[in-house]
Amino acid sequence: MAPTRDAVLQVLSRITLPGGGTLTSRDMVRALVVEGGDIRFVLEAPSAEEARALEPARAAAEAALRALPGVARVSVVTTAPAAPAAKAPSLKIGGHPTGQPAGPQPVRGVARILAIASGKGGVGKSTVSSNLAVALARQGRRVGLLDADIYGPSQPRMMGVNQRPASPDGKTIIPLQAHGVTMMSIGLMLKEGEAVIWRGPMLMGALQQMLGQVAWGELDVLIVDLPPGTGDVQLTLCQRTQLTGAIVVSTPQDVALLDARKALHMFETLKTPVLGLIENMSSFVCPNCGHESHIFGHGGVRAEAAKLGLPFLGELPIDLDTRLAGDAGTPVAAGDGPAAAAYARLAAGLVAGGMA
Ligand SMILES: Nc1ncnc2c1ncn2[C@@H]1O[C@H](COP(=O)(O)OP(=O)(O)OP(=O)(O)O)[C@@H](O)[C@H]1O
Repeated sequence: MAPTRDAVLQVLSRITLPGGGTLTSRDMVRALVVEGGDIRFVLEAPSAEEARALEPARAAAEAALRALPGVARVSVVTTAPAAPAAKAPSLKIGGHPTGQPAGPQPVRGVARILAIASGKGGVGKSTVSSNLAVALARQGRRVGLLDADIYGPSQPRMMGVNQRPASPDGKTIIPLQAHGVTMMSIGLMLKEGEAVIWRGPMLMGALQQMLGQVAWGELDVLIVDLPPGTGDVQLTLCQRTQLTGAIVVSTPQDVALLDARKALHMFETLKTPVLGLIENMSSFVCPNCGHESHIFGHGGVRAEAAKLGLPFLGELPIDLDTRLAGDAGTPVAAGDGPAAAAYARLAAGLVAGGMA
């Protein structure tokens, strides 16, 4: 029988690190995927030096996981933030990223950039990003959507696109159009099922290309769907790109809020304004009897926003149509139901606040 995610985490919680703590207690495991007998994850070290020191722990983790019953393959990759002088490689498509500019830079033609973040994976950050993009486009805004979730790009599926973007001159990348939104994803440059195992400098190069070499055109707002957590992509984006601000998505339960606080702390450290918090999977209304239940609790994100003095932007229910629409490639916000109305309200609030 294949191992469960919990069994994998339990093994990782026993792997000790130089300087004390374990892989899990020091929060180093990223992008953990447990699929059948296949286990993949990334170990994120704070520096290249610490990444090297992690090698024995990485090897021990690999060996311990391989020893679990039902495990066929284990792939563990260590990453560290880029050294400042590191040269960013070119993606296969397009030209070469230019040198690293000093401070945060604007993106040509783009009036506002919103980063959609979450502390924890699976809280619906990509769902919120695509639906918000579509809802804003329906309100007449010129909207771009950049899927920067390098470890698990899901926007091609959610927006229903799968063509590889063209690059007629080998430098400029032509983005795709879907549901009124101009979009680009790292996932469109990879073969299906191909895992992205990139180190810091490569991530920086890919992000730089997607922001600088994609022909976004004139946009009122570019929505950037970040990977979960607080890693290289977030750091690079905040330090190199002039962001209007970040929006943090969380589910209401305590464990998700705990991680959301880490993301908020990161933005504070990086001096990126947090424009507000969104509660996803807030409530569930039974389609048969109309009874409302709060599967992950309710109101936790609103309370957290109030505590931190941050705007609460809105709550989105758990809704089967939202998931089905995302899986089918037409975001629910493109339709007419209650979820579409909730996204329309969210979008209108951002437009009214000058954020989109
Ligand atoms: N409000 C909702 N109601 C029902 N299903 C939802 C809702 N929000 C998200 N989902 C579903 O939950 C799953 C995870 O959502 P999503 O991929 O958007 O999360 P994420 O935070 O971007 O995850 P990650 O970044 O870890 O990939 C998807 O199958 C999505 O369709």
